[in-house]
Amino acid sequence: MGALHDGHLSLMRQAASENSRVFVSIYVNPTQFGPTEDLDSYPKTWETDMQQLEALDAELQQGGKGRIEAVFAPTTKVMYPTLPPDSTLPGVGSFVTITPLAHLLEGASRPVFMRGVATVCTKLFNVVEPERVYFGQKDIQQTAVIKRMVRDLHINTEVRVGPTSREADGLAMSSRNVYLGERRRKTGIVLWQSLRAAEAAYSMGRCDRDEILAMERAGFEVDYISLADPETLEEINHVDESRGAILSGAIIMLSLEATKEGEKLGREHDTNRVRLIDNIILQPRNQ
Ligand SMILES: Nc1ncnc2c1ncn2[C@@H]1O[C@H](COP(=O)(O)OP(=O)(O)OP(=O)(O)O)[C@@H](O)[C@H]1O
Ligand SMILES: CC(C)(CO)[C@@H](O)C(=O)[O-]
Ligand code: BAL
Repeated sequence: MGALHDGHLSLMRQAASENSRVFVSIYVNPTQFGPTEDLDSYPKTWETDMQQLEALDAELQQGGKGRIEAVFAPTTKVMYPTLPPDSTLPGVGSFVTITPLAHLLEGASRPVFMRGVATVCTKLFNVVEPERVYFGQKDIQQTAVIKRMVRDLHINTEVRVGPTSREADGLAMSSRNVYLGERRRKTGIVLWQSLRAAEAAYSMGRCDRDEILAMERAGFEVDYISLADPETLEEINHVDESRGAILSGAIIMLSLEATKEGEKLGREHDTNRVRLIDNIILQPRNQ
């Protein structure tokens, strides 16, 4: 979908090491974005994408087996030649649906996502007729859906899956990472750390879901974090040092998804949502 990063380039390198002619497709496919998703704001970096592809092709010329033969960047009218792309459910148009795979994992939160992916990949495969197609493990459900589609619909191509390219701290590269900004970028690493903790449990011989997923996992939602005037409790942007302020917050500890054997639970084995509140008084100070 463009906004190329090293993860995309690694797939192209893999393709060039296994084939002589590599076709790169760049197309932000509307039917895999739900009506409230980020289709309009999806990052578009065509110029730098082309510079990266030229640099990669020059690198491939030095020694690799294959070269970048072409970039296929169709318009939506080409990809959806009759009816306009519809990303609502049930949707009007010609779609490829691969169920039940499409309804699981990402599909549970993004109901049209996998239908759009299967549909646009069918179109791309029909246009290019590739001997092999390359997808990244990062989008693992996508790889499962496409493998199933290729098998069930007798599509004459081989699906190859490349490893996930990561940033130095482990965060999976993604075009959407540009949305994060510094603070969320730092905190986002918690997903990879949690997956690694679960993997460690498996490496230590654990096989039961509860043992693998239990970790020290406890979800919470922040209800509010407040900085307020000590008397009116109105939110303030600046602390008047002669008055001080009240710093307070509430979080909701979510229900536990799974419990461990012998784990100390709440009263009467309580695992329901718990609201926690706390505060600190920022005392007035002499000026
Ligand atoms: N970090 C990565 N490592 C390897 N392959 C990747 C990585 N990120 C994406 N890919 C693969 O590149 C292909 C194109 O993906 P896409 O254009 O959606 O990029 P993306 O970075 O995954 O974007 P998004 O932020 O929308 O998920 C897909 O097969 C995807 O799995
Ligand atoms: C598979 C895909 C090309 C379909 O638009 C897209 O979902 C992607 O790039 O991962
Ligand atoms: N990287 C998969 C495409 C999507 O999230 O829409």
